[in-house]
Amino acid sequence: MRKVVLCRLESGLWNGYALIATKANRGPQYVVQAIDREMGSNVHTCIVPISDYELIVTRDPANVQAMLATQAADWDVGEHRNASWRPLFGDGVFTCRGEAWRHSRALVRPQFGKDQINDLDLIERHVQQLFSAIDRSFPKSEKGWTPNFDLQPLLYRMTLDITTELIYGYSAHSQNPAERSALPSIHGLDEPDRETIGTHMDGGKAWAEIRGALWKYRWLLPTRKFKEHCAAVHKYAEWFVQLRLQRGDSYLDGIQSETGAVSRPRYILLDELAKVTQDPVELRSQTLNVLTAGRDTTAALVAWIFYLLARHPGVFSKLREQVLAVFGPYRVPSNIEYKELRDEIPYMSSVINETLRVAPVIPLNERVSLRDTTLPRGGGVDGTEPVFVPKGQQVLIPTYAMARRKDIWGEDVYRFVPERWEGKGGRKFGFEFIPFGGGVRQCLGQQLARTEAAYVVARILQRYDKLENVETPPHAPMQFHHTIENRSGTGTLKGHKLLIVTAVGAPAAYLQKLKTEFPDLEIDTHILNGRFLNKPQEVDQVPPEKWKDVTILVTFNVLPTPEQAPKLEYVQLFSAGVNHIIKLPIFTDTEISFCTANGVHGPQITEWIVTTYLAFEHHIPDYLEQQKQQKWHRISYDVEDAVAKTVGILGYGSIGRQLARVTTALGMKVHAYTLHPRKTPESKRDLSWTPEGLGDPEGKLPSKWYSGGSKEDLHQFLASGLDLLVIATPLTDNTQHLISAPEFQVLAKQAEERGKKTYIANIARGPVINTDDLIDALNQDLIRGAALDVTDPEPLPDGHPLWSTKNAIITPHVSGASTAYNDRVLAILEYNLGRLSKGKKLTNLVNRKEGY
Ligand code: HEM
Repeated sequence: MRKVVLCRLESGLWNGYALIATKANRGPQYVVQAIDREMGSNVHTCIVPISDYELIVTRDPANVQAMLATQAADWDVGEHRNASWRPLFGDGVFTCRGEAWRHSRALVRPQFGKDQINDLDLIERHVQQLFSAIDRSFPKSEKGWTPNFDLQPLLYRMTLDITTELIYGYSAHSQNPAERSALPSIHGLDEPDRETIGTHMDGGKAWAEIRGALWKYRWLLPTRKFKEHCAAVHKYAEWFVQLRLQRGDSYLDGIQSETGAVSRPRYILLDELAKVTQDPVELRSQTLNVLTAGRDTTAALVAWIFYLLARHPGVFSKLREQVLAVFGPYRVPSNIEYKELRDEIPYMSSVINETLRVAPVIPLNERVSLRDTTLPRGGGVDGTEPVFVPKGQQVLIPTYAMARRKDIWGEDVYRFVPERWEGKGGRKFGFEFIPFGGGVRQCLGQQLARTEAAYVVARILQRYDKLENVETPPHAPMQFHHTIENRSGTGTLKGHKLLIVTAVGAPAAYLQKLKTEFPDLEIDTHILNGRFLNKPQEVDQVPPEKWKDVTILVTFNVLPTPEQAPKLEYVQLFSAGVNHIIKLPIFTDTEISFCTANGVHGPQITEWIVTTYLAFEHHIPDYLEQQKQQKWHRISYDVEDAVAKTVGILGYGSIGRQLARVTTALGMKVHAYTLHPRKTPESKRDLSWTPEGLGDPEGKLPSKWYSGGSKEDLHQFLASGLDLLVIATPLTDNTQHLISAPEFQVLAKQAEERGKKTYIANIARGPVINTDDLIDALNQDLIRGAALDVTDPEPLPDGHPLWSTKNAIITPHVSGASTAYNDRVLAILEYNLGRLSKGKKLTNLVNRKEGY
């Protein structure tokens, strides 16, 4: 045997495997880039030094075939697979090595040969739950489109439900807890927690992955959380195992009652395994091994299929045509048969294969040599000679990188082309395409995964005509986690805990929607004692343990100290203003992101302004007076309607922009006034939250835009011919008495020139207008009238002259009231959770420097 030195990749670009693991969103791509850039695209096997050891990386199918199949006796999976996963799933077919693995495989494999495993009735029931979850959380608009949503988290729930039912007979029903029926009781054991099993599996896997990546240094990691997840996952499986052991052959009886009508004997993995072994630990571990191998992988595959279909409408249409030609349009019950699904939609297999090539769900695999051995290629001057491999050598098999070799796949290797798999001349499977592994440890669930994926895809294509990619930019690079899932969608809120502290709580449907959208997010609510506006000191109403792990808080003004909520990252306020919190330590002494409810007031305040303005023009207050006296008298035909009038909006924020939309619809022109000039399209944009389809997000509605901080600037705006002047600016030192006698004079002068007076509405704060000057202006007819929702002083005391000033409409600071208020704040929260999960900047963020 000759010892051949391999090409060494020592660039700072790639410092080894641990680094791949930490480049979580592009690890698999990184392997390709690092080899291509550093060594050349014709080098397929190299050695990478990593701290105190060396790793061989090979994307050569001949070497892969040797390790997995022809020389499999010399190789096994690395010790660290078992070491990192064992605490969570125990010893089983996926985690074990050597003799223990051979025993496990012999035990489990026969179960996968059975046809019943492809149980389409079972899959269909959970697909129906998927559709219900979509309909519930993302109802269609009048045009027939659902709102934008991320399908991937829903698919993870669906496969959890399918796989738990297939393995234990009882589904976790994570898609719809209402489907859960009562479980039989087992003496001494609590019921399994079907609500949290998904979270514990995800949490445990995340820790196990980090442990695997850090391998030798895994002892540095804290263990408390990991242990909690492991214990919860074990407890879940143990319950079913105990039930099976206690009930023996009648295990299935109870299960049939849970799933409803089941016409033929059900296949359940646990039940089958228990016919071979009665060891409770073995049954727990083997079933958990299959649960983890089968759940996320299949969900990730279906998610990738839709990721690619959304970006390739031609493929979508072609596949849909074939599905409809064979099975017809969507109907319930489903008419899809297993044999037809397998044999009569050839394009389905092509799409699945090509998806697995472009996005191999498990993009990296590994092996370790059990003795001194060889790899057939990679040595010598041109890399074609065998390579000596000493015992204990770790080898990385980058499945993803093999599927990126132009010399194997052709120039279009980076394109998604299902046609390459079609027909007799299409590609055949070899060791360059090993999404399900190969050789002795080849995936046992391949057939099941393909059937499940094909069935779900066919049902979705039957039900939906079209799919739209809404990712921005539309051709954003793929985000590929180093183990399985697509990271391009909504992202995750794993590790986050949301606490909603209000006097009214949040609607159950809303909470369910959040859970569907962000399955990893832990959600808690605390209802305060009945009043809408609670005081900050009422923080003590919330038990201290509730604050401990909170990372996201929704509140009006009940806020913890930084010590009470040390993990807090984002606070969503129910108010648009922040004056009530800016002196609290949680605001001053931390970097927590505070977001306001800016944008929730626009619709109702606009309605108030338009209502009072039109009521005044149409003499409604006078007619209401007359009605009280039962008097039929036409006060005047002198009604000026709104068409071609001009509204001046002092402060063009979210309220002003909605007002602009509505008054434009009435036929009015809009003049906007802002402190800072808005000359470019970017500066005109409103970046704060706006209810969908409302407001003027692009700032396109004003026909004229005025700005500046001086009196001259303001007067120029006031002299621009305003029929209605709306005060919508915050109260600051600079805006106190902004509208006083000189401003009324400007308006009056304009009125003389135009022959038309101005009507004023104030929905901002009373002190922005000088009240005495306003009374004079009204009494002297300098303006037509005023609608005031805010006054100075406020509340307006009995006997104050403003009450009886002519042409004034006064309401007690109520224009912001709306039954939709809370729903809008919760919509902001949902929007921001989406942004947070993707690492994007939150909207309505309080500017700490400016204090608003
Ligand atoms: C798209 C879906 C799936 C993919 C891409 C996939 C991929 C893989 C791969 C690459 C391996 C080999 C690991 C290695 O070489 O060390 C494997 C093993 C395995 N898979 Fe899958 N799998 C999928 C679905 C499933 C399903 C649905 C099940 C069962 C319900 C399953 C059960 C297993 C088991 C038990 C093993 C361990 C085999 C052994 O080590 O002997 N897989 N899978």
